[in-house]
Amino acid sequence: MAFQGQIITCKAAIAWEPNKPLVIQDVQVAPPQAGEVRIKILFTALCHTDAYTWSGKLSFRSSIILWSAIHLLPLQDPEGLFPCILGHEAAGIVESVGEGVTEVQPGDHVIPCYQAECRECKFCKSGKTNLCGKVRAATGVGVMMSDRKSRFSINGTPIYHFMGTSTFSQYTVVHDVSVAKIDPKAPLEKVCLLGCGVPTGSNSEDCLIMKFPIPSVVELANGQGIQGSISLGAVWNTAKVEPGSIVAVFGLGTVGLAVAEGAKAAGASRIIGIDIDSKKFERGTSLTLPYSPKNFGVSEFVNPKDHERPIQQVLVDLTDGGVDFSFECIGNVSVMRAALECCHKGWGTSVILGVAASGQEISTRPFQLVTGRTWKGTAFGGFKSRSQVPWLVEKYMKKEIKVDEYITHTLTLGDINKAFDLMHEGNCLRCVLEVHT
Ligand SMILES: NC(=O)c1ccc[n+]([C@@H]2O[C@H](COP(=O)([O-])OP(=O)(O)OC[C@H]3O[C@@H](n4cnc5c(N)ncnc54)[C@H](O)[C@@H]3O)[C@@H](O)[C@H]2O)c1
Ligand SMILES: N[C@@H](CCC(=O)N[C@@H](CSCO)C(=O)NCC(=O)O)C(=O)O
Ligand SMILES: [Zn+2]
Ligand SMILES: [Zn+2]
Repeated sequence: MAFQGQIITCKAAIAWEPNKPLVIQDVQVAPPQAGEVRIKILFTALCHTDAYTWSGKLSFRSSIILWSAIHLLPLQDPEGLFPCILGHEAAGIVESVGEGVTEVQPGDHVIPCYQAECRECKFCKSGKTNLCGKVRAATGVGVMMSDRKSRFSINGTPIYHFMGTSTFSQYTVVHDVSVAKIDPKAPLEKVCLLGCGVPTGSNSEDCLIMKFPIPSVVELANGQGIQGSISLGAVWNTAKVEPGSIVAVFGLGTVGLAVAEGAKAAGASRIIGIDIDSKKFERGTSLTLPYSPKNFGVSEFVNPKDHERPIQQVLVDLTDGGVDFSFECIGNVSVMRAALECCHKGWGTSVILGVAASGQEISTRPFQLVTGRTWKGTAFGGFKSRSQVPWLVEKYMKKEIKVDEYITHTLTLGDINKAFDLMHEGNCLRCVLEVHT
């Protein structure tokens, strides 16, 4: 290959500081070291987690102890280090591989996976989770595992990686355990979405829970959870949306619609979509919003703004005591509470998918759990990335899962700031960027 073993200089979108426009500029991308893969990224979508980290969203904790200790403590995504290259929902072609890489070679079509799968670590071997421990410590602090350094630099200044993927760049370097090799016939401009949002929602009924340790939102998003039970209950469990279930989906973005799609496939009898943006309900009646939530299986809509009572009470009344399953697909801790409390006494299960601002915490009356509701979370929908992303691509190719329907906009890498604006306007599900133009 032309660049093998050499530094590549290419365009990338650099996040120099939180909430400041990304800058498209030349970046030097070092060759992959042992166990690493350099990928030519062809298409990348934006996910709300990129927007969350980029925003540097602060949450102000003000407990009495903290107040007296440090007055106000601003907290942003602890894994959001700047300057960095964001992006984690993409597809591309392997450009070169480092020593010891056997499972992919130059020319392979791949999807970078922010959730690795090494098949050797305690997590991978447990059979209980899709989380992998092999490179997580490095990907959480923006570096590569082997030398704890970045492969990106600009005139000698290191630029951090993000989520082990950094796909807002024409070339990126990732760990080999973070690369899913896919069918070369798959359209990369579509299947890039299988790197995050769609799988996260569509398999969310199939995630694992653990009784303790306890309930920060990050821990829940990391696949752990808390469970209270009127019987002893299993410590480890797998939730299933059974045929006939009543399901509530909070937030009708890509993740929420993918949950609806998954719930419909599982045979749910009612799928209630809850969103504060009424445009979401009207999708399908306007040219810019061609797909209605109904296409994804949503059978009823509730806008909390139309009700004076708390939304959980509205839903309990609508469903003769509560829903069987609820899914929080927003990242709002108050909604997480409502999503739990709208579940049916005795058996209702609520799953957290949304990523809340750092430092925020969830709360509810313990009685909600004592009386048989279950609270859990999921990362990447419980999918094992290297094993199951290729399988998801096959399912897409066989038209068994939707992907195209989530793409509302297509732009180029140079338009990335506009793409972030679109995300916040509410008309956009996924915007796919062409990276080499
Ligand atoms: N756990 C994971 O593995 C994982 C993966 C991908 C994304 N996420 C997270 O999932 C969340 C959803 O992602 P998305 O891309 O679908 O986002 P999105 O912004 O497209 O969708 C969120 C929806 O929630 C609605 N909403 C906002 N506040 C609301 C409220 N108070 N009540 C009801 N509806 C409200 C918005 O109108 C919007 O339609 C984000 O927090 C994202 O970071 C998690
Ligand atoms: N960095 C954040 C946590 C973010 C988080 O929970 N990320 C989700 C994926 S969001 C994808 O759009 C996740 O999968 N977490 C599990 C993991 O990262 O291993 C923070 O620290 O607050
Ligand atoms: Zn994502
Ligand atoms: Zn592993």
